[in-house]
Amino acid sequence: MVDVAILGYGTVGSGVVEVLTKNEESINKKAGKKIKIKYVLDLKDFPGSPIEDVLTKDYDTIINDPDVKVIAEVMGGVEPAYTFVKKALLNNKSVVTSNKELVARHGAELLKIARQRDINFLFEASVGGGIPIIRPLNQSLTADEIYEITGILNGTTNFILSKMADEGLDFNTVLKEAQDKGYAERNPEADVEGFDACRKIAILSSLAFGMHVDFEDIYTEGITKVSDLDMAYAKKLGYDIKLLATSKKKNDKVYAMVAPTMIGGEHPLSNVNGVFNAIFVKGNVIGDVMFYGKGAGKLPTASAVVADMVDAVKHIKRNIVSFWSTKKMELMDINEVLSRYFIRVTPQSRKEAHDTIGTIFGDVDYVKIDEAKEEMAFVTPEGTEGALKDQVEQLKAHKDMIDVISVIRIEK
Ligand SMILES: NC(=O)C1=CN([C@@H]2O[C@H](COP(=O)(O)OP(=O)(O)OC[C@H]3O[C@@H](n4cnc5c(N)ncnc54)[C@H](OP(=O)(O)O)[C@@H]3O)[C@@H](O)[C@H]2O)C=CC1
Ligand SMILES: N[C@@H](CC=O)C(=O)O
Ligand code: NA
Repeated sequence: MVDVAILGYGTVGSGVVEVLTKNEESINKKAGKKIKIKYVLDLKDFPGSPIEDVLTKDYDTIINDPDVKVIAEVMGGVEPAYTFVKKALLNNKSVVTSNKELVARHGAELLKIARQRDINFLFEASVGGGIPIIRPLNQSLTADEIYEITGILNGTTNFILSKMADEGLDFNTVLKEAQDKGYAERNPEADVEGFDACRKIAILSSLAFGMHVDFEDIYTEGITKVSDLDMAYAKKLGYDIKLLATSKKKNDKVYAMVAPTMIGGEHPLSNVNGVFNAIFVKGNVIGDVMFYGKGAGKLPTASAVVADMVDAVKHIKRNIVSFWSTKKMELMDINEVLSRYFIRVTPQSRKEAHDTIGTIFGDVDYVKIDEAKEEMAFVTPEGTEGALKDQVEQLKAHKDMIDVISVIRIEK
């Protein structure tokens, strides 16, 4: 038998207890030992809940119990999660976590401590919820040199964008629904401003490229400026708008970014809707592979946490190696990356604006929708991010323009 503890009894923590209870028999068989929940740590009381008898508010009780071999951290936030997790590892207890904030910031260090002590720090649930992606990168794709990872990595924003596009619902109504379903972060700004997807692509890039990719170096835009009219234009152009997180290796340099992006029906991520996430990986030997499933929510996320607990139980006193050095990777300047932009403007006069747009961008393709007769909208030719940004600034400052309403990238 192995005693385990769970830190946090919220959406994911209660899911972990539910999964361990529901599938107890098969989980124990797969782990090779009976997994017993000895403690659940939370700040609140849960009278009448299944964990009443094992609930504690004192972390020291857990850390000082030599029988506890595996701890699942599902509280969220950097502190006190970091202090608790580090203490656990230093006390030779393996840790599994769903906390991407913690992993993106301290993953390399915590993996190193686990490696030095022959225990494990596992974090499958931190990216793509229940979708296996960390383990494939660490174990199944080790024969490959990875040169691209592109994903829809945030369930909340994909849920919002899908509902806005398909049902015409407004942003705040759908965000509220995502919160009610337990998909959103405690502070949903992390979802809608792209920070969560940014941390996740930083984790995947660090594992794929073996060096520490600092999430703070990644260019990040969220979905708060995407409107129903942008969606209507996208539809007219034959595109969907998705929050893509991408990292690509070009000539030995890596660039990474998170941004709402128009993608066509032929793109492998175009049919990923609702709370589903998907991660598309290109390797130099395997070619293209894609991972798909529910990226958020109580049970899908708990599925990954529990699978990590089983792995940790199967590998007591044996480290499963992860290739993520503490050495920081310098990312390529995204201004060098090629893009095409979709741009909407309110012109002073259409005729003059037409000439101005041509002078600044060259040959653009105009697009019109009935709902926005006063505007002009167009797709630019391909250019570097740096050049396109300069051109947008020129447009904004030009006397023929009242306003530049939207700028959205189009995936090549
Ligand atoms: N929800 C999801 O779909 C997914 C979540 N995650 C990640 O999993 C983690 C947990 O998320 P989720 O379950 O949704 O969050 P919740 O807020 O629902 O749950 C967190 C729980 O931990 C408790 N807690 C917070 N701080 C402490 C502390 N210092 N000591 C003891 N208990 C504490 C909270 O108590 P209180 O409420 O009183 O503060 C709460 O009960 C986060 O890192 C999140 O990003 C990852 C993938 C998917
Ligand atoms: N808030 C996150 C939860 C999972 O990581 C999301 O919506 O994807
Ligand atoms: Na996962």
